[in-house]
Amino acid sequence: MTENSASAPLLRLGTRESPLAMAQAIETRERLCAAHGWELSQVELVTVKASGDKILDRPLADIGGKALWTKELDQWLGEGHVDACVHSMKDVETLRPEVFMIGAILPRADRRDVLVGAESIADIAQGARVGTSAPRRAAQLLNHRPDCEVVGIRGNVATRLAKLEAGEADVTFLAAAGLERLGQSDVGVALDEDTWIPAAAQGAIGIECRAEDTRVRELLSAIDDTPSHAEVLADRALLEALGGNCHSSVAVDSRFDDARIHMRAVVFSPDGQERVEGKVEFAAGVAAGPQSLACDLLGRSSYNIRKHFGQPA
Ligand SMILES: NCc1[nH]cc(CCC(=O)O)c1CC(=O)O
Repeated sequence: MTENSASAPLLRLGTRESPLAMAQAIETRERLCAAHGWELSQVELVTVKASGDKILDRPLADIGGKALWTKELDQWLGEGHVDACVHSMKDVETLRPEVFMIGAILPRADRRDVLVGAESIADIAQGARVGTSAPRRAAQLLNHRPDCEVVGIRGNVATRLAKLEAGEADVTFLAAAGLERLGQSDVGVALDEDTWIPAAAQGAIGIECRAEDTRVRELLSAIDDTPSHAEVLADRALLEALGGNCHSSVAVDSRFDDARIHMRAVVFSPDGQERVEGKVEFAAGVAAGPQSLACDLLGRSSYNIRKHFGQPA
């Protein structure tokens, strides 16, 4: 083999350039190379700056939502500058362009939130300032601890920890998966999923490609993890059925077991005062499961997440 052919990329992977996004892209590259017997140099990582990383002074929900994480990468994928894009599935909007598809979901990491700055929710000091810009984390915290004050903090994991250190907030939440991927698993205390429910698809890395690109679809299918993929699709089906967006305070935990999904979900009002919880079990891939749970939750909550944001109820 000539040097030239060894270094020609077999796949160009688009990624955001934050340290966490890079760690996820590197993991994806390693899995692809292991599955196909490639050299690392044969997968090219192409970094793209996302609007979500540029605008840090306002909550994501106010400036365009989750689309700001994928807008630039979508353009690169659509135009063929990259073959696939690596995403934290938690950050990917529920409705995606039809020309794209999720080619693979990697084995899911720890889906829990980590609390930083206190040993448990009960141990948070009275009236503490809780730094988060995520509606779900804010509402869930206020539901347990209405005495706390929520202050918005944004930025990547390191920035958020620095802001906490600098006293901008007393406690904060981070995803265990993100800390793990950055080699910072020693930070904070993971919150038990029985009492503190994660975000849809938290801890899942997804790789999107063009639906028509059979070569890339085939390559990605080798690194797809069936249980993780089924859980992510289930979580996303619930969000879609709820009509939620990044303003929504929805927590959901789907567990794949023997081709079935056991799903538990909670809808909070933004102030955390209302908490409506439900469960459903269904054969993985059957949309009626998440749809019936969504109807049940919407029917029991006085706070209608769709009506509130001016979308058709
Ligand atoms: N909100 C940003 C974001 N998107 C994905 C992760 C972590 C990784 C994951 O959940 O897969 C994080 C950081 C965090 O919430 O602490």
